[in-house]
Amino acid sequence: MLRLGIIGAGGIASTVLSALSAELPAPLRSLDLLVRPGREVEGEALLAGAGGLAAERRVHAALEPFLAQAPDLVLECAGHGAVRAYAEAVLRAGRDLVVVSVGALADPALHDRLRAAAREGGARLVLPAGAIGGIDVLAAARASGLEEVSYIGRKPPRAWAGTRAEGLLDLGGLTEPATFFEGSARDAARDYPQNANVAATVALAGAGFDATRVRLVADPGIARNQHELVVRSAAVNFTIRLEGRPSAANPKTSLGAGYSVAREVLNRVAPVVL
Ligand SMILES: NC(=O)C1=CN([C@@H]2O[C@H](COP(=O)(O)OP(=O)(O)OC[C@H]3O[C@@H](n4cnc5c(N)ncnc54)[C@H](O)[C@@H]3O)[C@@H](O)[C@H]2O)C=CC1
Ligand SMILES: O=C([O-])CC(=O)C(=O)O
Repeated sequence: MLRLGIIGAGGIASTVLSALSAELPAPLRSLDLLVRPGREVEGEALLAGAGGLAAERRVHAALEPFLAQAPDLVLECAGHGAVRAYAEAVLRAGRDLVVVSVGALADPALHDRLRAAAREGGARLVLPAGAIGGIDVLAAARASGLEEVSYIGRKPPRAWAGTRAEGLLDLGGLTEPATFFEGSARDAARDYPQNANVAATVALAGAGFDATRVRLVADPGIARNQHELVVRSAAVNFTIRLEGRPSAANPKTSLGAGYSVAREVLNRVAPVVL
């Protein structure tokens, strides 16, 4: 029986809990949420709907009491700031950590600190595929030699509201698709922290942050978030395109991201891992 900890109580955390409610073969031993101070009500609301998942459920607004519950697995579902604030301490405490805000690792100093903390804490840092697919093929093909890895993220204009794209485009007045970013996965992940985490995942699985090419597009003609990955390698070439329904709670986020995080939990308890 798993003791599960979740950081954040927004769209992804909510999808994770509903996926686990549907799929977990047995209840959790305990479920602890870490929220920002002052946001306890958000956490309580999320837990209220998760009665069947765990009899023991608690909301915390500080890391220490959260870690004192000794979670077997912690899921970061909160954003780059939460990775910077908590990930190192979680790993040093020996707690396995799934980080969904993968773009935070575009900062090489933070990435190095987390690798060291995982090693020293005897814990694992797990990076889920999130909203993208094909990560398994890309990561496997890396050993054969990669020739090209590129990612295109296309989302409806409202998904780019509140980001740098707002200063580059008239998001409300677009009548056709507009590319507003072309560059490295490192710059994409840093400049679009709520929208380009998958670019970081692609980079880490494949050619690295600087050699992975990224294009970001606001497209008024689509209703779903589109993710296109193009890979050419000595072993295998592929192109994959996903159309993700946006999360009801957060149009920047594709619903599939939360299901991918839930899968990391299910694989911890399943007798067969897939
Ligand atoms: N890898 C992937 O495919 C994807 C990754 N993401 C990442 O996941 C993050 C969360 O996405 P959503 O759930 O859709 O966002 P959301 O905005 O719906 O929820 C974020 C939650 O985290 C909480 N939070 C923020 N900072 C916190 C902190 N320091 N400590 C504790 N709680 C904190 C907020 O109060 C809120 O409850 C995004 O910001 C992004 O970094 C999002 C989409 C896809
Ligand atoms: O959920 C998505 O569509 C992808 C996303 O926001 C991200 O990569 O940060």
